[in-house]
Amino acid sequence: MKSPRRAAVSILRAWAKGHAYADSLIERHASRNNLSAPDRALLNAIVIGVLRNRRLLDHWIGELRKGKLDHETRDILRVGLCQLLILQLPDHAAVFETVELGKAPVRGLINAVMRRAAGSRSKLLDTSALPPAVAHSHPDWLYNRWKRQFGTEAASELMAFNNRPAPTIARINPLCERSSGCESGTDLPNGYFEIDGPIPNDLIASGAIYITDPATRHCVELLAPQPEELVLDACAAPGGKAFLIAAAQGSGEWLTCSDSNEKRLPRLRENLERLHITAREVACHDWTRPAPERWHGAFDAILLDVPCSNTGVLRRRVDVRWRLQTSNIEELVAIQRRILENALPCLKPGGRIVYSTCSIEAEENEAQIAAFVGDHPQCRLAETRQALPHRDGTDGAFAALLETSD
Ligand SMILES: C[S@@+](CC[C@H](N)C(=O)[O-])C[C@H]1O[C@@H](n2cnc3c(N)ncnc32)[C@H](O)[C@@H]1O
Repeated sequence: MKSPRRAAVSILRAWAKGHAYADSLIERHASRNNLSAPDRALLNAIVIGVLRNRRLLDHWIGELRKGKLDHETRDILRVGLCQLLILQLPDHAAVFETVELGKAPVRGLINAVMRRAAGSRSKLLDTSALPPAVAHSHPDWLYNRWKRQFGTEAASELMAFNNRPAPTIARINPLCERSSGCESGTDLPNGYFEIDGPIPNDLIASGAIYITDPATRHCVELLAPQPEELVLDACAAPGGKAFLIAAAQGSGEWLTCSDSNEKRLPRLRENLERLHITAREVACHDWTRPAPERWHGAFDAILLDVPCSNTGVLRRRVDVRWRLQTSNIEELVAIQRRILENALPCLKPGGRIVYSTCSIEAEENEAQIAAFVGDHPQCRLAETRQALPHRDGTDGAFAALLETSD
């Protein structure tokens, strides 16, 4: 059995080598090592803390030790400095436990760096003179892009926002009788409340609530699905918006859900079942290809919650900022466009599409929709909604309602 700190180093090594997401690595290592609840929480705090503050931690390491480091020693120092300077754990535990993580030849080095860090804590923690992308640990290309799009001050606010822990918010399920005891939070939209204690697993298991950020509601509010309207949720897994659509319609009986990823469909089906939703159909379909014949002209309303860069949810998906590249955004824009093209023939005459992302990049949002509408005179852009994390205090989201003529 590994200590949470040792498990954190293993996770960071695996994360750096592969393509696995931090969340799934944490889950896998916590179960494999049979960690207690407090150790699991510490593991989570260290891994998330290191990934969120990776660039700043490396800056501190550079200040505290000149010269090259092997990858494992660097990860051990990141884990150590994260405990000391980010999580503010007691010095003796952070130093001693971090030194123990190293093999004999590097223990002296780790000890020296950790002690130097403890001695110069207040100097290190004053990040006011650092470039904002270092102080807030984001890649330069993302910071520069946001400066162009939102301005310098807003770009810094956005990066600071991305490094603050996200609240856990639940949506009450009106389709479940057990939800009658749940009440909306005062500062949140109707139907949502914040969970600030232990996660109420019984309410989740019974389908009374679903954990989701209020920003996810915008696209479904724009879609405004009515009872008996046939609705397609084309990129539906794991089912958060399918739930909101069924809740709005009062039933899942008019809802078709699809997703291209076969591995995500079981989770979608489980979520729908737990949330007391029996969908009309759940199917595997890749919307970069033409739709099956049976769906042509079949739907009153279509939600396209397309795959995107996720730049609106970086506070929750802490590793995305280090994985994402400009070329990925270009590829995603092309995929999103193909999904739009292939979904359009599936509308009934006069039907509507809501295109939605959790990106805050203009190319994936406004520019994508302007280009699509420009090429399809039968579509009219009726309304857009955008949530910006630093402005609205929620996850970022974009939704555009496209109406077609009869
Ligand atoms: C943003 S997520 C959807 C989240 C979901 N709507 C919810 O609220 O829980 C995007 C989804 O699109 C799926 N996807 C990616 N490419 C697709 C494609 N070409 N056709 C259909 N689905 C696709 C992914 O597997 C993923 O489940």
